[in-house]
Amino acid sequence: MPDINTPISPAISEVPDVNELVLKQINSQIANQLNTGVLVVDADFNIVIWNRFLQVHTDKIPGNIIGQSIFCAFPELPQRWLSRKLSSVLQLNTPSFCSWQQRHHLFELPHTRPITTDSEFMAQNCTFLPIETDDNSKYICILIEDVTDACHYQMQLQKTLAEIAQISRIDGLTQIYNRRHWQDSLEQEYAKARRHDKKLSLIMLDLDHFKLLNDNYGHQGGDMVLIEVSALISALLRVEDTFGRYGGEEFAIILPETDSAGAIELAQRICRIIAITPFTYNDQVINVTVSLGVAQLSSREANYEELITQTDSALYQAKSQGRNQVCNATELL
Ligand SMILES: Nc1nc2c(ncn2[C@@H]2O[C@H](COP(=O)(O)OP(=O)(O)OP(=O)(O)O)[C@@H](O)[C@H]2O)c(=O)[nH]1
Repeated sequence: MPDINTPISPAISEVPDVNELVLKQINSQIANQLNTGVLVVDADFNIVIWNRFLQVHTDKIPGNIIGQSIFCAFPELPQRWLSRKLSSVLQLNTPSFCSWQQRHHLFELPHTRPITTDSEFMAQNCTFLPIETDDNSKYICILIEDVTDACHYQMQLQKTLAEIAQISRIDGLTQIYNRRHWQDSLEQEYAKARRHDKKLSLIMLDLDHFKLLNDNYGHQGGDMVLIEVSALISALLRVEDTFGRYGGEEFAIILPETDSAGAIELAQRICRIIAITPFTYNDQVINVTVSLGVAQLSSREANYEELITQTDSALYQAKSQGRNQVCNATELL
């Protein structure tokens, strides 16, 4: 592959039988049949050539364009940025490139696609080529490539990947975070709390006698309770808190910059509100209670898993002490 900067030998003009006029016609026909915009400006940025592709994609009258400043003919162009770009191509005598990812488009050309895209204009890759003629006159050729389809499909792909990433973090039933994402978040919060010497607390909670609830109201009744309990708890949390479904009827909350007193207060509020909230399923009122364990990060835990173990032990204690209550891990020491 020849280097882009290697001078091109004037192969056509070397053929002695081909006169200048014929060459001009060949060049002009090639330019006009290209499915790419070709615009040539002189060193003062006045337009000297534009091809059919551009004529077709704009509503400008050809006769009015030639000789005009590129910035008058296309007022939408970013003048400061493009002037600098063109000047550097002239001065350095090297090509330059601007992809649609850098700037979606330079020229406001409608894209004429039946597909719905984010922009009404054609996405463009623009290449700026320095040209020097035998009389040392300098020009710049701007090639405008229509990349609307590539741009559209890449944006769609990015959107889909973001949706998949979001779905992979969410529990399908309750629409709160799933265990994997919750645990990843805890790992990060643990590292932050250790590095910046900040407080960090956890609450783990489990619905009481949930097996009985399933037996009495059916699995769908149980599912409804899980959904409503999740929504109720979500409404009691701060945006910085991370609430996830840890297992079947077990939930967990990460409370950054919160000590055990704050975590216990929140846990008691959750316990109280769930106990007094009547849930209804198929016209039947279902009363639910939860048991909660609380632990604050201390110097004892060597990793985040140990903080989970502490909190889970406190939850187990709350269960064994009679359920519908909060137990603090420090009480177990
Ligand atoms: N409806 C429903 N039930 C579930 C789901 N996941 C787990 N369960 C049920 O939750 C019940 C949990 O039962 P256990 O672990 O014995 O606990 P429990 O009956 O709540 O008793 P304690 O925790 O000791 O108060 C089991 O019957 C599971 O089948 C779910 O997604 N939907």
